[in-house]
Amino acid sequence: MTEILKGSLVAKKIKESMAERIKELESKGKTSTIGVVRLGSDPSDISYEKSIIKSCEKLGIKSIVYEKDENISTDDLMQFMDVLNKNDYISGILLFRPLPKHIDEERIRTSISPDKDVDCMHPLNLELIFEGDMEGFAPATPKAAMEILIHNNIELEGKNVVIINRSMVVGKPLAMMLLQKNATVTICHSRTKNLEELTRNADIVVTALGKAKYFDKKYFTEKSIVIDVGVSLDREGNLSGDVDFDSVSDFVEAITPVPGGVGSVTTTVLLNQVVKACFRQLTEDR
Ligand SMILES: Nc1nc(=O)c2c([nH]1)NC[C@@H]1CN(c3ccc(C(=O)N[C@@H](CCC(=O)O)C(=O)O)cc3)C=[N+]21
Repeated sequence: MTEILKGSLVAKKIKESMAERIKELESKGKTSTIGVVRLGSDPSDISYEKSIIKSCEKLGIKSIVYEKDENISTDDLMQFMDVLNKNDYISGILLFRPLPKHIDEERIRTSISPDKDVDCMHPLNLELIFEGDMEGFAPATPKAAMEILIHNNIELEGKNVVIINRSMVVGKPLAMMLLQKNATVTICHSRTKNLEELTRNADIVVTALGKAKYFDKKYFTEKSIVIDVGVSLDREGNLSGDVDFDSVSDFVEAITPVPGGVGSVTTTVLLNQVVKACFRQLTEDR
Protein backbone atom coordinates (compact mmCIF):
# COMPACT_ATOMS: atom_id res chain seq x y z
CA MET A 1 0.00 0.00 0.00
CA THR A 2 1.36 3.36 -1.01
CA GLU A 3 1.44 5.90 1.79
CA ILE A 4 0.06 9.30 0.81
CA LEU A 5 2.13 11.94 2.59
CA LYS A 6 -0.44 14.65 3.15
CA GLY A 7 0.84 18.13 3.80
CA SER A 8 -2.20 19.14 5.82
CA LEU A 9 -1.19 17.07 8.85
CA VAL A 10 2.28 18.59 8.93
CA ALA A 11 0.92 22.09 8.34
CA LYS A 12 -1.57 21.63 11.19
CA LYS A 13 1.17 20.79 13.66
CA ILE A 14 3.20 23.85 12.72
CA LYS A 15 0.10 26.09 12.81
CA GLU A 16 -0.74 24.92 16.31
CA SER A 17 2.63 26.09 17.56
CA MET A 18 2.19 29.41 15.75
CA ALA A 19 -1.21 30.29 17.23
CA GLU A 20 0.18 31.11 20.66
CA ARG A 21 2.99 33.21 19.33
CA ILE A 22 0.59 35.21 17.17
CA LYS A 23 -1.55 35.86 20.29
CA GLU A 24 1.49 37.01 22.21
CA LEU A 25 2.32 39.48 19.45
CA GLU A 26 -1.27 40.72 19.46
CA SER A 27 -1.13 41.33 23.20
CA LYS A 28 1.83 43.59 22.49
CA GLY A 29 -0.09 45.46 19.81
CA LYS A 30 1.78 43.90 16.89
CA THR A 31 0.23 42.27 13.82
CA SER A 32 2.53 40.10 11.72
CA THR A 33 2.30 41.32 8.14
CA ILE A 34 3.62 39.83 4.92
CA GLY A 35 4.24 41.90 1.79
CA VAL A 36 4.02 39.73 -1.32
CA VAL A 37 5.55 41.07 -4.52
CA ARG A 38 4.43 39.50 -7.79
CA LEU A 39 5.60 40.40 -11.29
CA GLY A 40 3.19 39.16 -13.95
CA SER A 41 0.84 36.24 -13.30
CA ASP A 42 2.62 32.89 -13.47
CA PRO A 43 0.22 30.08 -12.44
CA SER A 44 2.52 28.72 -9.73
CA ASP A 45 2.89 32.24 -8.26
CA ILE A 46 -0.88 32.70 -8.30
CA SER A 47 -1.40 29.33 -6.65
CA TYR A 48 1.07 30.22 -3.89
CA GLU A 49 -0.46 33.66 -3.46
CA LYS A 50 -3.98 32.21 -3.03
CA SER A 51 -2.69 29.79 -0.48
CA ILE A 52 -0.87 32.57 1.44
CA ILE A 53 -3.93 34.84 1.53
CA LYS A 54 -6.18 31.99 2.75
CA SER A 55 -3.77 30.84 5.47
CA CYS A 56 -3.15 34.41 6.62
CA GLU A 57 -6.87 34.96 7.13
CA LYS A 58 -7.14 31.80 9.21
CA LEU A 59 -4.08 32.56 11.33
CA GLY A 60 -4.61 36.28 11.92
CA ILE A 61 -1.66 37.44 9.86
CA LYS A 62 -2.04 40.40 7.53
CA SER A 63 -1.13 39.97 3.85
CA ILE A 64 -0.63 42.70 1.28
CA VAL A 65 -0.07 41.77 -2.37
CA TYR A 66 1.82 44.17 -4.63
CA GLU A 67 1.29 43.31 -8.26
CA LYS A 68 3.91 44.95 -10.44
CA ASP A 69 4.27 45.14 -14.20
CA GLU A 70 6.46 42.24 -15.36
CA ASN A 71 8.45 44.73 -17.46
CA ILE A 72 9.53 46.70 -14.38
CA SER A 73 13.24 47.63 -14.47
CA THR A 74 15.76 46.25 -11.99
CA ASP A 75 16.27 49.76 -10.58
CA ASP A 76 12.56 50.34 -10.03
CA LEU A 77 12.12 46.96 -8.39
CA MET A 78 15.08 47.63 -6.10
CA GLN A 79 13.57 50.97 -5.16
CA PHE A 80 10.27 49.29 -4.39
CA MET A 81 11.99 46.68 -2.21
CA ASP A 82 13.51 49.55 -0.27
CA VAL A 83 10.12 51.12 0.28
CA LEU A 84 8.98 47.82 1.84
CA ASN A 85 12.21 47.52 3.85
CA LYS A 86 11.52 50.91 5.42
CA ASN A 87 7.81 50.30 6.05
CA ASP A 88 7.54 49.38 9.74
CA TYR A 89 4.19 47.67 9.24
CA ILE A 90 5.70 45.01 6.98
CA SER A 91 7.33 42.20 8.98
CA GLY A 92 8.41 40.03 6.05
CA ILE A 93 8.71 40.26 2.27
CA LEU A 94 8.21 37.53 -0.34
CA LEU A 95 9.22 38.18 -3.93
CA PHE A 96 8.06 35.44 -6.30
CA ARG A 97 10.77 33.78 -8.34
CA PRO A 98 11.99 32.96 -10.90
CA LEU A 99 12.09 36.62 -11.93
CA PRO A 100 11.60 37.74 -15.56
CA LYS A 101 14.83 37.28 -17.56
CA HIS A 102 15.60 41.00 -17.96
CA ILE A 103 15.83 41.49 -14.17
CA ASP A 104 19.29 41.39 -12.59
CA GLU A 105 18.54 38.84 -9.89
CA GLU A 106 21.89 39.34 -8.14
CA ARG A 107 21.12 43.00 -7.46
CA ILE A 108 17.58 42.22 -6.36
CA ARG A 109 18.69 39.50 -3.94
CA THR A 110 20.78 42.00 -1.99
CA SER A 111 18.11 44.71 -2.05
CA ILE A 112 15.93 42.99 0.56
CA SER A 113 16.60 43.74 4.20
CA PRO A 114 18.00 40.49 5.71
CA ASP A 115 15.64 41.02 8.69
CA LYS A 116 12.56 40.84 6.43
CA ASP A 117 13.91 38.13 4.17
CA VAL A 118 11.39 35.42 5.14
CA ASP A 119 12.05 33.27 2.03
CA CYS A 120 15.85 33.43 2.38
CA MET A 121 16.82 35.20 -0.82
CA HIS A 122 19.61 37.42 0.58
CA PRO A 123 23.11 35.84 0.35
CA LEU A 124 23.68 36.52 4.07
CA ASN A 125 20.72 34.31 5.03
CA LEU A 126 21.45 31.71 2.38
CA GLU A 127 25.01 31.40 3.66
CA LEU A 128 23.68 30.27 7.04
CA ILE A 129 21.81 27.43 5.32
CA PHE A 130 24.98 26.40 3.48
CA GLU A 131 26.80 26.35 6.82
CA GLY A 132 24.14 24.07 8.28
CA ASP A 133 22.67 26.71 10.59
CA MET A 134 18.88 26.31 10.71
CA GLU A 135 18.20 29.12 13.22
CA GLY A 136 17.71 31.85 10.61
CA PHE A 137 15.23 32.12 7.75
CA ALA A 138 15.14 29.13 5.42
CA PRO A 139 13.81 29.05 1.85
CA ALA A 140 10.21 27.94 2.44
CA THR A 141 9.86 25.31 -0.29
CA PRO A 142 12.90 23.15 0.57
CA LYS A 143 12.20 23.62 4.28
CA ALA A 144 8.66 22.31 3.66
CA ALA A 145 10.05 19.23 1.91
CA MET A 146 12.26 18.65 4.98
CA GLU A 147 9.34 19.11 7.38
CA ILE A 148 7.33 16.48 5.48
CA LEU A 149 10.20 13.99 5.65
CA ILE A 150 10.90 14.68 9.32
CA HIS A 151 7.28 14.71 10.54
CA ASN A 152 6.69 11.37 8.81
CA ASN A 153 9.76 9.89 10.51
CA ILE A 154 11.44 9.11 7.20
CA GLU A 155 15.05 8.13 7.91
CA LEU A 156 17.57 10.39 6.15
CA GLU A 157 20.88 9.29 7.63
CA GLY A 158 22.91 7.43 4.98
CA LYS A 159 20.01 7.47 2.48
CA ASN A 160 20.44 8.26 -1.20
CA VAL A 161 18.39 11.29 -2.16
CA VAL A 162 18.04 12.46 -5.76
CA ILE A 163 16.90 16.06 -6.27
CA ILE A 164 15.70 17.13 -9.70
CA ASN A 165 16.26 20.90 -9.53
CA ARG A 166 19.44 22.93 -9.21
CA SER A 167 18.04 26.39 -8.38
CA MET A 168 18.93 28.58 -5.41
CA VAL A 169 15.23 28.55 -4.42
CA VAL A 170 14.85 24.76 -4.19
CA GLY A 171 17.60 22.33 -5.25
CA LYS A 172 20.79 23.77 -3.81
CA PRO A 173 19.46 24.78 -0.37
CA LEU A 174 17.56 21.48 -0.09
CA ALA A 175 20.80 19.60 -0.78
CA MET A 176 22.44 21.46 2.11
CA MET A 177 19.57 20.71 4.50
CA LEU A 178 19.68 17.02 3.58
CA LEU A 179 23.48 16.91 3.96
CA GLN A 180 23.00 18.32 7.45
CA LYS A 181 20.90 15.20 8.17
CA ASN A 182 23.67 12.95 6.78
CA ALA A 183 21.91 11.98 3.56
CA THR A 184 23.91 11.35 0.37
CA VAL A 185 22.63 13.84 -2.16
CA THR A 186 22.64 13.88 -5.97
CA ILE A 187 21.44 17.01 -7.78
CA CYS A 188 20.10 16.38 -11.28
CA HIS A 189 19.34 18.85 -14.06
CA SER A 190 18.68 19.18 -17.79
CA ARG A 191 22.11 17.80 -18.76
CA THR A 192 21.95 14.80 -16.44
CA LYS A 193 22.40 11.47 -18.21
CA ASN A 194 20.50 8.30 -17.29
CA LEU A 195 18.07 10.11 -14.99
CA GLU A 196 15.85 7.03 -14.75
CA GLU A 197 18.72 4.94 -13.49
CA LEU A 198 19.57 7.56 -10.85
CA THR A 199 16.02 7.97 -9.60
CA ARG A 200 15.40 4.21 -9.52
CA ASN A 201 18.51 3.75 -7.38
CA ALA A 202 17.55 6.48 -4.91
CA ASP A 203 15.73 5.93 -1.62
CA ILE A 204 14.06 9.33 -1.88
CA VAL A 205 13.35 11.36 -5.04
CA VAL A 206 12.49 15.06 -4.83
CA THR A 207 11.10 16.49 -8.09
CA ALA A 208 10.87 20.21 -8.81
CA LEU A 209 10.82 20.40 -12.58
CA GLY A 210 7.61 22.32 -13.25
CA LYS A 211 6.33 19.94 -15.97
CA ALA A 212 2.93 18.51 -15.16
CA LYS A 213 2.81 14.68 -14.85
CA TYR A 214 6.30 14.30 -16.36
CA PHE A 215 7.51 11.39 -14.21
CA ASP A 216 5.77 8.07 -14.62
CA LYS A 217 6.32 4.59 -13.22
CA LYS A 218 9.56 3.94 -15.07
CA TYR A 219 11.42 6.45 -12.85
CA PHE A 220 10.54 4.65 -9.62
CA THR A 221 10.47 1.34 -7.79
CA GLU A 222 8.22 -0.12 -5.09
CA LYS A 223 10.66 1.30 -2.53
CA SER A 224 10.66 4.91 -3.79
CA ILE A 225 9.67 7.75 -1.51
CA VAL A 226 8.57 10.59 -3.77
CA ILE A 227 8.38 14.23 -2.73
CA ASP A 228 6.71 16.21 -5.51
CA VAL A 229 7.55 19.90 -5.33
CA GLY A 230 6.31 20.71 -8.85
CA VAL A 231 3.35 23.04 -9.27
CA SER A 232 2.03 23.58 -12.78
CA LEU A 233 -1.12 23.29 -14.82
CA ASP A 234 -1.84 20.11 -16.76
CA ARG A 235 -3.49 20.04 -20.21
CA GLU A 236 -6.93 20.39 -18.67
CA GLY A 237 -5.77 23.43 -16.68
CA ASN A 238 -5.78 21.63 -13.33
CA LEU A 239 -3.03 22.16 -10.76
CA SER A 240 -0.65 19.25 -11.04
CA GLY A 241 2.70 18.04 -9.73
CA ASP A 242 5.69 16.77 -11.72
CA VAL A 243 4.69 13.18 -11.07
CA ASP A 244 1.86 11.37 -12.83
CA PHE A 245 0.21 10.69 -9.50
CA ASP A 246 -2.44 8.27 -10.75
CA SER A 247 0.12 6.08 -12.54
CA VAL A 248 2.44 5.71 -9.52
CA SER A 249 0.19 6.11 -6.46
CA ASP A 250 -0.46 2.36 -6.23
CA PHE A 251 3.13 1.48 -6.89
CA VAL A 252 5.70 3.52 -4.91
CA GLU A 253 6.29 3.29 -1.14
CA ALA A 254 5.12 6.85 -0.40
CA ILE A 255 4.26 10.03 -2.30
CA THR A 256 3.10 13.61 -1.64
CA PRO A 257 -0.02 14.67 -3.57
CA VAL A 258 -0.47 17.95 -5.50
CA PRO A 259 -2.40 19.90 -4.37
CA GLY A 260 -2.33 19.09 -0.68
CA GLY A 261 1.31 18.09 -0.36
CA VAL A 262 4.46 20.20 -0.21
CA GLY A 263 2.63 23.41 -1.18
CA SER A 264 0.42 23.57 1.87
CA VAL A 265 3.44 23.12 4.13
CA THR A 266 5.45 25.71 2.18
CA THR A 267 2.82 28.32 2.95
CA THR A 268 2.85 27.45 6.65
CA VAL A 269 6.66 27.47 6.86
CA LEU A 270 6.72 30.87 5.17
CA LEU A 271 4.14 32.37 7.54
CA ASN A 272 5.94 30.87 10.52
CA GLN A 273 8.98 32.84 9.43
CA VAL A 274 6.89 36.00 9.10
CA VAL A 275 5.89 35.58 12.75
CA LYS A 276 9.55 35.00 13.62
CA ALA A 277 10.55 38.20 11.79
CA CYS A 278 7.83 40.14 13.60
CA PHE A 279 9.12 38.90 16.98
CA ARG A 280 12.67 39.85 16.15
CA GLN A 281 11.62 43.34 15.07
CA LEU A 282 9.67 43.75 18.30
CA THR A 283 12.73 43.02 20.44
CA GLU A 284 14.90 45.27 18.29
CA ASP A 285 12.48 48.21 18.74
CA ARG A 286 12.99 48.27 22.47
N1 LIG B 1 10.50 33.12 -3.95
C1 LIG B 1 9.68 32.08 -4.18
N2 LIG B 1 9.58 31.09 -3.26
C2 LIG B 1 8.72 30.04 -3.47
O1 LIG B 1 8.63 29.14 -2.61
C3 LIG B 1 7.93 30.01 -4.67
C4 LIG B 1 8.09 31.07 -5.58
N3 LIG B 1 8.97 32.07 -5.32
N4 LIG B 1 7.36 31.12 -6.73
C5 LIG B 1 6.30 30.15 -6.97
C6 LIG B 1 6.61 28.81 -6.36
C7 LIG B 1 5.38 27.96 -6.23
N5 LIG B 1 5.14 27.81 -4.82
C8 LIG B 1 3.97 27.29 -4.26
C9 LIG B 1 3.82 27.14 -2.90
C10 LIG B 1 2.63 26.68 -2.34
C11 LIG B 1 1.56 26.34 -3.17
C12 LIG B 1 0.31 25.85 -2.55
O2 LIG B 1 0.05 26.03 -1.40
N6 LIG B 1 -0.53 25.16 -3.30
C13 LIG B 1 -1.74 24.56 -2.78
C14 LIG B 1 -2.92 24.73 -3.72
C15 LIG B 1 -3.37 26.13 -3.90
C16 LIG B 1 -4.42 26.22 -5.02
O3 LIG B 1 -5.45 25.58 -4.89
O4 LIG B 1 -4.15 26.92 -6.02
C17 LIG B 1 -1.49 23.08 -2.58
O5 LIG B 1 -0.50 22.57 -3.17
O6 LIG B 1 -2.23 22.44 -1.85
C18 LIG B 1 1.70 26.47 -4.53
C19 LIG B 1 2.90 26.95 -5.08
C20 LIG B 1 6.16 28.41 -4.13
N7 LIG B 1 7.04 29.00 -4.96
